Amino acid sequence: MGAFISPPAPDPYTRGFESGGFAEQSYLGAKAAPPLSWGLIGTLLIKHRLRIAVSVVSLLGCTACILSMPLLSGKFFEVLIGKRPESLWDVLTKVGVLYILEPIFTIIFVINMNTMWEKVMKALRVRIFGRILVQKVEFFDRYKVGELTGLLTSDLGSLKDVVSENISRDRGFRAFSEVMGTICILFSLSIQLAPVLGLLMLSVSGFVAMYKRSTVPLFKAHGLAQARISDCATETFSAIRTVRSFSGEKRQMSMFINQILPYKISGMKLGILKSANESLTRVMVYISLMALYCLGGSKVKAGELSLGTMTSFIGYTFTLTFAVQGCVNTLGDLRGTLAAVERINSVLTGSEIDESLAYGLERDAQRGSLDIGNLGSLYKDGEYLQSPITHYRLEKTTSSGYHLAWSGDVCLEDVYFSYPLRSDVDVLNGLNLTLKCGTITALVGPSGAGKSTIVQLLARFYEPTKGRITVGGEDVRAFDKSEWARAISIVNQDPILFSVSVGENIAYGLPDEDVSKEDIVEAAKAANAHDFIISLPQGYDTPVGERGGLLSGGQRQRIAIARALLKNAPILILDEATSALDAVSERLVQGALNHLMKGRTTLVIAHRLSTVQNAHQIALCSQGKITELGSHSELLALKGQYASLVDTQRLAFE
Ligand SMILES: Nc1ncnc2c1ncn2[C@@H]1O[C@H](COP(=O)(O)OP(=O)(O)OP(=O)(O)O)[C@@H](O)[C@H]1O
Repeated sequence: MGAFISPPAPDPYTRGFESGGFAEQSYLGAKAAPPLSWGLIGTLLIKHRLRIAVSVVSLLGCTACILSMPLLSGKFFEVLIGKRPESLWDVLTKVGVLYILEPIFTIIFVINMNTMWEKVMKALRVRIFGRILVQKVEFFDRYKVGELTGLLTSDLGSLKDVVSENISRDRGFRAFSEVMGTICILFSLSIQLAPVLGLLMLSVSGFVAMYKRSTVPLFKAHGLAQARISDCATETFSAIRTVRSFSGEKRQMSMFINQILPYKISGMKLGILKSANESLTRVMVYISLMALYCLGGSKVKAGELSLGTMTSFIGYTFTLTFAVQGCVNTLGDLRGTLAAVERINSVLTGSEIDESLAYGLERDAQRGSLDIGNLGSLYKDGEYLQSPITHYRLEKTTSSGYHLAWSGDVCLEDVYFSYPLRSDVDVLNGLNLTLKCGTITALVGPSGAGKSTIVQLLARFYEPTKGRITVGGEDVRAFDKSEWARAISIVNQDPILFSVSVGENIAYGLPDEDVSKEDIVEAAKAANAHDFIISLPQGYDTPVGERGGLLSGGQRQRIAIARALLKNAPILILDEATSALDAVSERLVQGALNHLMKGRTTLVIAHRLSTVQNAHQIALCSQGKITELGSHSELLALKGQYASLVDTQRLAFE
């Protein structure tokens, strides 16, 4: 055929092709490495060296200020009672300077840490979203949408919070540095009194740790109840029309109440445990203070300890209590974060990424046409994804950018297929079918015969278990998926629109290009959509609502056709494209479709056989095979399954 030329050597994304090499290559999916690793987080953090240095200095600054305060309070009292020769104003000036410096250091620390972590989190979010986006389609069969969005929102949220919620006073690094600093100061001030506060520190940390441990199952139950409430609300609101039509409000209400009951109970139990923890901590603080008053007081009286030191100790009691509580709380947060990271990794590690698709995205990111920030690689730590398969350079032959091969016949050659989640059920069993270039092939057959499955294979949502699909004599796997997506347009019964404007939905036909308003209008006119679009309140700028819900079925369909016209792909698949429409809409849509089909290799799936009689060839699919093939009159003459289907429909009509 001569459509392909050899790749030039310098392109790192292009490798030589060895004929027939598909079976041996890792193309069908490599087990993906964990998307989140401490190595990756470290690499992202290192990029902010200056911020880290500034954060460390400001952390030391604010800790020094905090720890100096009780010392100065002690001095202040000694000056007051005349035990120190220093002037009162000198001490007050020092206190004032600390009061000014501490908030300044705090602002610098919090802003730096927060900015740095938000940047790291942005990169991680892009990576996780990118990783989900390139999963094989069966991954989306396996997981619910809510579970996947949960990875990006609550699980990554937990990773974000472990820093952003722990940079305040009494948490995280600050709490840890305050604990360490306080211990050093206490032992240098009084070897006898320090153990009293040491004991306080141990008991407070013990109580908080016990509280954290005992509340783990309760927190889990609370989280689960919250997820159920959210599921119940989402399901109710997204199916609100069905709820209304069955007068199901009472049932949904009682379902919701049933879900919030466990949430309320676990919330109340958590409240009781929290108050017990707070009270016990207070009791420990009071016991320590009493011990300090008794022991320290007697030492002050005996002249063994200065009043200032005693006052400082009392101040450190509170500093230490809050800081220890903060440290243990941070450790608890860290445990929750580790669980969230593990959850993300467990969902995305065992799964198979669609390497052909991932490779295309990675290539665009490296070439700068996809902005992924400073992430380096979307999919691997430290190295770039290599092309999983031989990648062709294709000679373009038309001004519209078609590859020569795309203007050849499309053949399904001895195709076998089972869905990955039901691998024991053979859906296609050695199916052979040729879609002749530039002609219309209709695919008919009983429900469940495998017609939509053929569409999914042609779209390369799944790969055949055995056999191959070729275009112009070349295996479709020669094209990476984003390249193949340009070759094929699918219009189905219920096209999905995005919740943007009508114009933007049409422009989605060419998502990587700046589409002019004229091109959008031209496509809309050809799709019989222009007239209704300009009668909308904001014309082409009218929002279509969630999934296009603000438009009628026929209007959605014509926008989808305009989108496909703009895309101008050489291969077209119409999967029951007009079956949900009334007679008037169907006529409008059919007119648009006739325009769309002109000159393209088209596969039409239809249950209503009257709509496919004029196809160049009709293929009857039964039990995963093509059992009859020919024109309408040829198949009628055959008096086989097609003829009896036609009879059945005619009888039903009469
Ligand atoms: N994602 C999936 N996972 C597992 N099995 C599936 C999946 N989609 C379809 N199937 C099964 O594959 C078989 C063929 O389904 P397919 O949708 O291709 O039939 P069809 O001929 O298009 O039917 P209809 O005319 O009713 O749309 C059916 O038994 C169906 O249950």
